[in-house]
Amino acid sequence: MVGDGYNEALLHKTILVGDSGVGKTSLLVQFDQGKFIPGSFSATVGIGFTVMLLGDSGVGKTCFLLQFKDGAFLSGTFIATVGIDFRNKVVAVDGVKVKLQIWDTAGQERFRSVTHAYYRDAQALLLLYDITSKMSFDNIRAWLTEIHEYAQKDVVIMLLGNKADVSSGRAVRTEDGASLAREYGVPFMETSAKTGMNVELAFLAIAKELKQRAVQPLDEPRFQIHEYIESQKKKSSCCAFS
Ligand SMILES: Nc1nc2c(ncn2[C@@H]2O[C@H](COP(=O)(O)OP(=O)(O)OP(=O)(O)O)[C@@H](O)[C@H]2O)c(=O)[nH]1
Repeated sequence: MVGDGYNEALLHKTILVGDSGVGKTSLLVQFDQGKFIPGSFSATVGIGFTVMLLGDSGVGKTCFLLQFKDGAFLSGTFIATVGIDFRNKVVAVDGVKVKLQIWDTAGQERFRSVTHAYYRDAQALLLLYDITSKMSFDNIRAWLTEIHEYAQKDVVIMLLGNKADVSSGRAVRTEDGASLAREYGVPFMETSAKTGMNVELAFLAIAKELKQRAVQPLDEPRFQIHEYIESQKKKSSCCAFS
């Protein structure tokens, strides 16, 4: 987590270079997680991709990232993110490794100018609302306007209705999320950072799409992110809302 006195100049970029198989990814994983992951070697695609988590404060962005990264849920008192924070994760996609650097942004309005500066570096954006908060859903249009203003034109966007584990207190119907996503032509699913529902799938779909864009073999059919998500996603069991 970066404090209030956050300064972009303090962020350094280090690039690992060297022949395939010398251990660049293992070095990064050792630095990031303090462990060595043995096993069969698979090559890395590209230089890695940046994914940003966006959405109102409290929708569950930090929990969503921690669930993906560590398989754990942070329950209890809510501590709002200050500025921006990031985690690395390497995912295996069709026999190759794809590195994701995931930026967790602060949803609070007062940090908006900090996060705007990072939009242009993101190849993918996960835009979250909270299915128990109508306001967080209503604000999605404003988030999309902001995205169109600051992000790259070809950025991959995915809409996620988080906290789908909550059985009472639902304020946004699944169909309303799906219909907003259709209107903007973006893939959609409901997720739960608490149970892990669809969390891995969201990142995996993004990784597959980004990998496909980086290396598109001519003889392979194009990866269809909408179809992939529709075929893989788990539906929440609770959706009774009238
Ligand atoms: N039931 C349930 N609670 C969740 C879920 N995800 C997050 N929460 C809770 O929602 C609150 C906010 O979660 P955070 O992940 O900190 O929210 P955030 O979007 O990162 O908020 P900012 O950092 O302010 O932008 C916490 O109390 C979490 O425990 C979920 O999937 N289900």
